[in-house]
Amino acid sequence: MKTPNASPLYYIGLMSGTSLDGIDAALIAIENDSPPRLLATHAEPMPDDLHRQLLTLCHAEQVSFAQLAAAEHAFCQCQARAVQRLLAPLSVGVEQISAIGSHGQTIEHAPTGHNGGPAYTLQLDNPSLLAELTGCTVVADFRRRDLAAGGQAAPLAPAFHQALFGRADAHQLVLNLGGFANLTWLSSQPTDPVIGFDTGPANVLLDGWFALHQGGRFDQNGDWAASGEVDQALLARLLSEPFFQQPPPRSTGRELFHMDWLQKYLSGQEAADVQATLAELTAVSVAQGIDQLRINDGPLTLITAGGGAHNGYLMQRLAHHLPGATLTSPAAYGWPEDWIEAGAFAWLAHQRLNHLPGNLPSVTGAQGLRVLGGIYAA
Ligand SMILES: Nc1ncnc2c1ncn2[C@@H]1O[C@H](COP(=O)(O)OP(=O)(O)OP(=O)(O)O)[C@@H](O)[C@H]1O
Ligand SMILES: CC(=O)N[C@H]1[C@@H]2OC[C@@H](O2)[C@@H](O)[C@@H]1O[C@H](C)C(=O)O
Repeated sequence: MKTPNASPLYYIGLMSGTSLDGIDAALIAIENDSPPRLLATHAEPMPDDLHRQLLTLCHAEQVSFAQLAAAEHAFCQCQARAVQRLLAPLSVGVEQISAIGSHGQTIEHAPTGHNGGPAYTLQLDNPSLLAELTGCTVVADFRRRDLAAGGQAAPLAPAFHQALFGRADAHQLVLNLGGFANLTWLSSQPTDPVIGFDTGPANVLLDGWFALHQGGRFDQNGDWAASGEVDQALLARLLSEPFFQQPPPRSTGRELFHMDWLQKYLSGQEAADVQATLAELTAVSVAQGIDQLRINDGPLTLITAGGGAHNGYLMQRLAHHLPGATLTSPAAYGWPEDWIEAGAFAWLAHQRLNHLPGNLPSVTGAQGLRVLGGIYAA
């Protein structure tokens, strides 16, 4: 029999996703066998300077060590600010935090290698400095063990989706609309494997195109996209990218889907029409991903999370391509859409401290379950 925890264990998750919009910090509580609870959140905006530095690194042909170190240092200070501002209004002190789970900033993700080279996934992070700055134990480097075991190292959130949303009386389908989009299928049959994979780009291209033509970080509510018209010929060309046909396991990133990738398909379209077409690309590729799952089991409920859930136009297009499906917010489970990924890395830190696996081989394709991440003691 398991000894129940005398009191909840507190963890902080820090996630800075591929959209580079800021650092999400989530304080969670883990108690006995109940699903993790979200206690408090803070979104630390990414200073413009750091945003620029990181974007440059993501697309740089050549990078100096000094550039890397400067970005890593500024990123880590931003993380420490996020932790301090998360805890400031609370009665929970750093000494009560079991660990911070730090995802780091993905700079490049090449899970099948590049030009015949070894597989790699690169997250900028300095967990040693973060432990010094916060006084907390930090768990970091979650992806590379899965990669070393032959996996894609992404997506990792499906295991947390299972802990949060898995239930015996209904199947669940979870969609994250971040910089990239990923799906998780949780069957009500506990023996069925969890399925999860990246469906393709979501906000990454929408944000990039918006910044280029309208200035600013993102297209509020998708209003600019809604003012354009979908160019079906362009959409078909974008969808011809082989990634969209790949069977799982699959994951992707900015190294494939970037502004130059988009530019090579353009032929003088109106800028707003391109934005509408990019939103359509996300909606269609998610619908195709759901098709790949071959769920023939009654009406579909899709738990929709990530920043893209705030894009009214994108959600409308998604609903259009998924007739009969109900799009629902994870808030019904106590987890508003913006906090699942940060929560996932807090939970992964708990898994690490307790020597429990963090990956799902059925999702990433790894050779087996693995304990993920390294510990940087306080
Ligand atoms: N009100 C809104 N209207 C339109 N888009 C929005 C809105 N709020 C957020 N977004 C979009 O969501 C993005 C941030 O989403 P999120 O924080 O889920 O991404 P992420 O965590 O960086 O991504 P990933 O899951 O790929 O790691 C913003 O860059 C923006 O494109
Ligand atoms: C390499 C990397 O950082 N991938 C991210 C990205 O953002 C969404 C999607 O692509 C997903 O695969 C992953 O993030 C989440 C947190 C995951 O691992 O589940």
